[in-house]
Amino acid sequence: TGQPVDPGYTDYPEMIAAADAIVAAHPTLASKVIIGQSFLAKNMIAIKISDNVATDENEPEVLFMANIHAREHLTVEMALYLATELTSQYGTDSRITSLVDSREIWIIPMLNPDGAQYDLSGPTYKDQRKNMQPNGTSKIGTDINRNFGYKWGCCGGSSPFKSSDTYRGTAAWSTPEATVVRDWILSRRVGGQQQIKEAIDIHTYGELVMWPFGYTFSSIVPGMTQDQYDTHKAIGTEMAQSNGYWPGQGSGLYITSGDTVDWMWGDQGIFSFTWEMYPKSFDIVTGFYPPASVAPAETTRNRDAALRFLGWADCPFRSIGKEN
Ligand SMILES: CC(C)C[C@H](NS(N)(=O)=O)C(=O)O
Ligand SMILES: [Ca+2]
Ligand SMILES: [Ca+2]
Ligand SMILES: [Zn+2]
Repeated sequence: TGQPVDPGYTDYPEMIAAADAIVAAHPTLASKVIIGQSFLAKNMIAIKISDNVATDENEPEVLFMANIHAREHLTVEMALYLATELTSQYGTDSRITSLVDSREIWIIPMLNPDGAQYDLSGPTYKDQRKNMQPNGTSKIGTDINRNFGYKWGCCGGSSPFKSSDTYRGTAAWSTPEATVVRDWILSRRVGGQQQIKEAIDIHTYGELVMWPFGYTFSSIVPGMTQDQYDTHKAIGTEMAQSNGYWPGQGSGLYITSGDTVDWMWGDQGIFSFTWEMYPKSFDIVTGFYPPASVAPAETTRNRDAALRFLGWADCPFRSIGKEN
């Protein structure tokens, strides 16, 4: 896009250093887990936050993931803000203390480290969305958010064309990054039960809170009962009321297939949401590249929504007055 790269955004080495600093400052509350490697062999990490963090306790688990799309750099700041706030405010803020004591919170700050580094590598941004797997065209990469295996390639929700920004890959799971996330989420199954109860996949931009399914305009389909849909809608709407985003089913924006939330809900039963952060969708001038100086305002804007989200993790159906 020709815009100069803002050094205020966190790149891959800075993200690793930030994670290490959080763990060093709060060794009983935070730990760093290497969940796998990207196409270019960068370690992909998750920060675990909980009391007795070295022990896998029987507490509901919640996942926040960011930067699956390389150019969406504000999402890395959001992820690191959450990790910092949930550890630094422990023992001070009673709401945070009780949530960290009763949940195991996982934060993956950079799902597409290769793409992010490429986008930040020159004097100007590269407008890179996809990962860095060569595909024979000048538009390198596969869209990791079209490469998951739930209804992969279905319904016009992704592109078969390699140069497309929504290129779905040669097959489901053809990207190392999607496979790493899948295998790590599957590793959170204990005794046949998925321990992760809720997840948010953080994107920019548009100021939206969205829930499954993305592959269809229909709300109630096999894999989504009325209660399950109503629960997604209740939690999504509450978050939107808190941060001023617009709530809706993912397909309301456009049809997407093979994305993270359809797989996390459809395959693993994790109540899953997409956040599209600042700016609003019509602000195409700022678009994917607002100045990094908006990060403090646009990350703290989501503090309450994140805490409300964490509050439902023991029983999401409580949000519609029902039990699990
Ligand atoms: C998560 C879906 C519903 C929207 C997302 N929009 S983005 N962040 O790529 O512009 C996307 O196209 O993957
Ligand atoms: Ca714990
Ligand atoms: Ca656990
Ligand atoms: Zn995105």
